[in-house]
Amino acid sequence: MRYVSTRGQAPVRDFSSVLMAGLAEDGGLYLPESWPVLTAEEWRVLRGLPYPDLAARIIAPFTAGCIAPEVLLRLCRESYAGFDHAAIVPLVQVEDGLFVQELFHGPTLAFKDMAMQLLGRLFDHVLTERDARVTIVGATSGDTGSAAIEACRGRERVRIVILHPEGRTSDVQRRQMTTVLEPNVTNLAVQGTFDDCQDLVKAMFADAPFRQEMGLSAVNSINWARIAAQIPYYVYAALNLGAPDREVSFAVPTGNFGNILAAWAARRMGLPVRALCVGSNRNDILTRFLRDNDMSAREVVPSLSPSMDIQVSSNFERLLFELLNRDAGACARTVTDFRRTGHMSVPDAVWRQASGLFHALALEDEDTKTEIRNLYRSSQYLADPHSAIGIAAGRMFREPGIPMVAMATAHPAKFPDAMVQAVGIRPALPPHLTDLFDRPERYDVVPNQLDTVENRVRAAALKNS
Ligand SMILES: Cc1ncc(COP(=O)(O)O)c(C=O)c1O
Ligand SMILES: N[C@@H](CCOP(=O)(O)O)C(=O)O
Repeated sequence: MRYVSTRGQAPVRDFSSVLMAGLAEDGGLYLPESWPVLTAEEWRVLRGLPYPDLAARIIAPFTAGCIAPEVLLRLCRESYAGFDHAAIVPLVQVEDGLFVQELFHGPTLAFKDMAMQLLGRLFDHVLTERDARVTIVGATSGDTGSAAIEACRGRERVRIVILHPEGRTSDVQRRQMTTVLEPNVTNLAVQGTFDDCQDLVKAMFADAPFRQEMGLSAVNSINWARIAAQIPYYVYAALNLGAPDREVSFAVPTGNFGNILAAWAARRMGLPVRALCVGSNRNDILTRFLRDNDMSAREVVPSLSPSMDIQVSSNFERLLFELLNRDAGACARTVTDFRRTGHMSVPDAVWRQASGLFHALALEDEDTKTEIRNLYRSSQYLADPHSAIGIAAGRMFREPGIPMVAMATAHPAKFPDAMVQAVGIRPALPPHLTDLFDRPERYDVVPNQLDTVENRVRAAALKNS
């Protein structure tokens, strides 16, 4: 499998090189040159496979030519061995026709572990083959950071530097990152928003000499491997609910558009997915776009679902590229203009396609709390604020006879203050995290300035060279 950039000016690459590159040199995002498509019979034979084996089968076409199938299977089995639920991604029915798929049974209690546990192992595998090292730089609004750190801590060939927006994650999220003291891990709290952190990461990639000097790579969903590793749980849910002989819909709490893009990719691969529903918080740029063709970036506003406090959704570029019939020039112009003007203008036909493909619902914090409360009263299901937004979107757009699966993206114990406000319950952290608040933290606060951050990354790399 080969990969092309959404902006058309970067080299075409294979999977391992895309994994290492993270972001394409032209600022674009990598996508497969062509989509693997499965027939109904090919979907059917996947029914009943244990999750790690299913994941290996779904991911294999994307790694073809680089990772041997038996190696991929071993890495998938190792990745999910430590999850605390036998099904790995269990489905729970909460209402008639409405299911929740729990993606938070990994070590850091968020859906990011689903991809990140595999990415850490893939990095190790490819770096060992190449006898090389990388410096991973990542931006987090709370969950990517801890999942990436957990997946990379102590890995000899990897140094990882994570930028989080100072004071804008939950305390549990911050401590999950900053209490990891392995020397290959560096945490920087940026005086800014998640969008600022993400811009700093992209600016480091755009600084060609720095990128080269550091051997930069990415663990955010700008890295295609993240998206590939998020496709299998949609397949698992759909097959368990009757696919390919029945359509299934998905509702996904959305920020950087990576998770729902994986659902779209599953559909592109021939999985019978009917509706795709975006749930946003008050940072509702995607909802405004899908409803009113208004993609204008506003200031990021803190909410009860901090991991979705995002205005510039990186992965939208991948969808745009597809909707523009892979016209890389048009895609590059549209995205560059958006970054310059703060407003994205897309042809009417493209917007109609997008709004036909995706439903969208945005919830204010009060409505999110109400959703958490009502769900707990009616179904005794305790959803974290992100998952609750997805569930509300799923309920709004479900159709008779079509199962709707809402993605539960984080464990409620990650957001205790929000849970207390909503239902008066402070969910307990699992045993491996009960002493989280007794552990020493290590992180530095830095201004939102590229040269300062680059110097810190350089120092981290030198320390671990
Ligand atoms: C708990 C949680 N829910 C939802 C999201 C949004 O997912 P995405 O950025 O893939 O749209 C995130 C962050 O990515 C998250 O951490
Ligand atoms: N919500 C994310 C933001 C980064 O998203 P990613 O999927 O691109 O890594 C977070 O929790 O950090």
